[in-house]
Amino acid sequence: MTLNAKICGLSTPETLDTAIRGGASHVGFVFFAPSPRNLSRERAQQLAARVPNHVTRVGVFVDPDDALLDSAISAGSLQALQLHTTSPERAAAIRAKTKLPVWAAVAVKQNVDLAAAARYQGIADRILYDAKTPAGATLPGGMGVRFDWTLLQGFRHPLPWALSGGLDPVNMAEAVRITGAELVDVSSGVGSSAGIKDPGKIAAFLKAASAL
Ligand SMILES: O=C(O)c1ccccc1NCC(=O)[C@H](O)[C@H](O)COP(=O)(O)O
Repeated sequence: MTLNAKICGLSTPETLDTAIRGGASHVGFVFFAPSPRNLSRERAQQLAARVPNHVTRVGVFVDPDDALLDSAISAGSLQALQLHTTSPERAAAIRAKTKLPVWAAVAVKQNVDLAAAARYQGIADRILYDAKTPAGATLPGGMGVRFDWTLLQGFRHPLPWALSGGLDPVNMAEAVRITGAELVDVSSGVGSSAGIKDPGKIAAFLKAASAL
């Protein structure tokens, strides 16, 4: 099996280059103002120009409006849209308008949460199973929270999918063994403090992924 890896929340040329050199299949750029990883148009343009064609640029959004999408897609030369807290109806409209693949983030804490994935069938191109962040948290993702991976065992996935939420260079192999994920996504687990990524941890995560 080839395990693909997305490094999310990249915001500097150095950490982006580390992800690309390490073999990331996808890189994630955050467009959500309250996030410490939020990118300006200028920074998104600067980063996007460094990404080779074989690495997919994914924009990360929280129920975005059209103006934000238009601006971010052009600045970040985005090739896929990861949508958090976005209804299936809105996700369908975004996909129809942008013609870009849509990843629907499904926030998971307990078994019943998985049912949300089916609501994106025929709408999203991929489900991103992510951990539900605590009530009142400012961000719906990128907080290093993990969920019980055994919930995905035996689950009939309605769409291609990726595993996210609290992964790091050490626990990722176990998460893959338990869930059978073929694409993993990480942000906090390769960071050193809020908004700052650690090149050493990015390299370690990607090395661990390439060993599986
Ligand atoms: O990173 C953010 O600031 C962010 C803000 C709003 C929505 C999503 C966000 N990040 C998504 C991710 O970084 C990951 O796709 C995912 O949530 C896993 O993050 P982590 O648990 O920190 O590895």
